[in-house]
Amino acid sequence: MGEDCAATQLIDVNRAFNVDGLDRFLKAVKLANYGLSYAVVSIIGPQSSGKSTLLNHLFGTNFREMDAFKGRSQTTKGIWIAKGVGIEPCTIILDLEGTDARERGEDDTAFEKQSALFALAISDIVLINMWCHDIGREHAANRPLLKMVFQAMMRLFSPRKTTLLFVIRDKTKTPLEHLEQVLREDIQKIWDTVYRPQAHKETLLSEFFNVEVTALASYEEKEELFKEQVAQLRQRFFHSIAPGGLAGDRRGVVPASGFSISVQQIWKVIRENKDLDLPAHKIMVATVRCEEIANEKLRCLTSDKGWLALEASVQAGSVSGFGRKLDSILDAYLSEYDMETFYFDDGVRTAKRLQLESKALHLVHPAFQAMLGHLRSKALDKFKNDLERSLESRKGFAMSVRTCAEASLLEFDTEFTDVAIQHADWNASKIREKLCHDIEAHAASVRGVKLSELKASYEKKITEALVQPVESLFDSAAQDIWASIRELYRHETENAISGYSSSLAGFELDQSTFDKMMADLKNYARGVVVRKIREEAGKVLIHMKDRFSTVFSHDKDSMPRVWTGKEDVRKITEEARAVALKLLAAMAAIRLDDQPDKIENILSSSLMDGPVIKNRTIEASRDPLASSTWEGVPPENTVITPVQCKSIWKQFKVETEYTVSQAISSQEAFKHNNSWLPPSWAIVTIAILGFNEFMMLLRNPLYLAILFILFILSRVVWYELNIAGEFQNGTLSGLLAISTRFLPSVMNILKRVAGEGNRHHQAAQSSQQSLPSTAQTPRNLEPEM
Ligand SMILES: Nc1nc2c(ncn2[C@@H]2O[C@H](COP(=O)(O)OP(=O)(O)OP(=O)(O)O)[C@@H](O)[C@H]2O)c(=O)[nH]1
Repeated sequence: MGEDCAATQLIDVNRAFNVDGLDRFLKAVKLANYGLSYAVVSIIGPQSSGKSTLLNHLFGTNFREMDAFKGRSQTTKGIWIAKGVGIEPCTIILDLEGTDARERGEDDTAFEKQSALFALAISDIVLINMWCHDIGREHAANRPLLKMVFQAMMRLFSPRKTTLLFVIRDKTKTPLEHLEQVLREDIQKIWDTVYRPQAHKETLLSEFFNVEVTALASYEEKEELFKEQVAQLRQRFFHSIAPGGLAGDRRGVVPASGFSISVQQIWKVIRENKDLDLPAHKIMVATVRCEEIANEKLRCLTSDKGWLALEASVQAGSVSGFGRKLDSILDAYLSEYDMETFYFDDGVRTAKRLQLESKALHLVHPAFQAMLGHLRSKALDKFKNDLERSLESRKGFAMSVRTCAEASLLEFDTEFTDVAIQHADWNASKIREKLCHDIEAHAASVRGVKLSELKASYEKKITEALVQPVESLFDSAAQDIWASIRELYRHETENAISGYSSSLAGFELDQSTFDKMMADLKNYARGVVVRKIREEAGKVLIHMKDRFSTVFSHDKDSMPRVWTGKEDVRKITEEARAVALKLLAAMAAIRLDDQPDKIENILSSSLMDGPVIKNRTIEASRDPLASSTWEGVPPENTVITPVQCKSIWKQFKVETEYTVSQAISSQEAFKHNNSWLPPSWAIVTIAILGFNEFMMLLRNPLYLAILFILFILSRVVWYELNIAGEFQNGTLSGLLAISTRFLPSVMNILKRVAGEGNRHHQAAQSSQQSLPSTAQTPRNLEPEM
């Protein structure tokens, strides 16, 4: 027939199950491909009753047959398995060791029972081989055999309905109908005498067995007829599992892929002499096989090239169509699982499918998470870029954050649909929450930076607006410095607050934060003023001296004062000191709050009225400046303490005394320089002692003329040499300058006098010729002088 039956020993004489042999057999006959479309046929019967011979002729197998010339002895040992050749559907044949074997004796009875139970448990059709002459005989070999079969059937929990095909060998001339009737009666008798559990006391034989009877001629005596009858019988095995076919109800059938585990487990249970619960067994087989198949699919998925490539791509970056690709891979393996477990128990296969799906999802979940991570990063980057652009276009911060966040989350949601898989209801809520948190954190960070920049900008503006003006106010001689400072502070602060408030509008800050920021800026502005005042207060002595110097050295028209002796130095000094004291009082405390104080009065009364000298005898405790606080001025507003004022004033006076003394000296020097007359006593002495000489000059006009000429000359020289000017630079330098210029100047005067004389002479001559002469007066010389 060209097809190999692949006969293999399934269970050896030691009752060991040949697992490897069975697997090889199943692979050889490709049983796994048949699903439920296969049948199992086994044969039991007395030893050497021609069982192997019948199977070989019936199914084209090659089970060992006893050599007819060696006599009847045991040939088949244990249980053998083969595939029926040329039979549709695939039919598995089991050849069992013969019963009632003389070689084994009574001890082997147990194996007979076990093998019979095994055959009943796994077979759709059980051939019961029996000699024709044993029918109706009280002590025939088939009686204990049948009893054993029925008892075994009782041990099958919820047994399947099995076809028992009685094959009567060496048929005699007795008609088959008669043989069958006798056989059926025998079977019924045996069934009635078999012990049955209470649940099956009333159960009919037909509920457990589908009994069929056939008879064959003797193979040894009528071989041709035997073969002809076997060929007819073979036809009954075609499509045996179809409805109405020879096979039983097939309730216990397991899918072909579970055949191996099924028969192994059944044999194990039988060997352990336990009752065989076929439904539970089916579940067990389904469980084992579905799990095996699921594990196999998971293993294949783990090493699937498509999956590995997808996983690697996801690690490197975002993958387009991730969900679709992953679904496709999972679908492929789950579909294979569904196909391979199709014939197993629905409950089991569904449960195992869920497990497979769960494990597969567990395997791919990290990749899914990685994809969500990419989406999260991408959406966050988009938010950052969008926000930056939005802020560059000067849109409101809060509005920009809202718009950009919505756009980013929308992109995340949209792209998530590309990542989501149908096999799991994985959602991105947690990652989305994290994304929202990221967005909020970034927005908060940018808001912090922007607010800091804004704050710094307004602080800078307010600093520029206050520092220089406050400094100049202290330099100026304003009447009320603090009124000016307060006005400046109020005006600039209001300006800054207004601008700051407008700039903050876009941030949509809550009221308390907004109020705090406004208050902070106000405090900053106040701090700027306070710091500047404290800085200026550090230089208060310089300022006071400058102010003193300004007032002392300039008159009311701000012209530099020339000490001519007419000025009241004392009064001017007091005025200048009063101005310096006023400045000291101004710098002594911060007066931004416009609270009145008595600092200026205290300083004025304590320092200007000379208390240092007057109160030397008064106790220190009564000195209003012997304190570190000003009355009515809080410590934080105190810049220069009373005791510091006292010390500064003392130093100020010391350092300005020189200026006053210089002024007094200048006055005296001026007076001295502008006094031409000798002292009165000298004039009286000269008048008394020089009376005679004076009278002589008056009596002689020549002397008087000479004196007059000398006086004129000395006046000319005086102005020519600018003697008064030269001596203003000092006596020594005046003498030196005059000594070097005296002779050239005198020569110059003489030359000019001579030149004038010539011109007058020439003019007189020409006028005598043309015009009446005009007298030249000496007054013409005066402008030259
Ligand atoms: N009388 C008679 N002998 C047969 C028939 N068929 C086979 N034999 C002979 O019976 C002997 C045993 O044949 P097997 O086929 O080996 O019998 P078996 O039942 O498989 O033997 P075991 O497996 O050892 O129990 C052989 O010598 C066969 O020639 C038959 O129809 N009638």
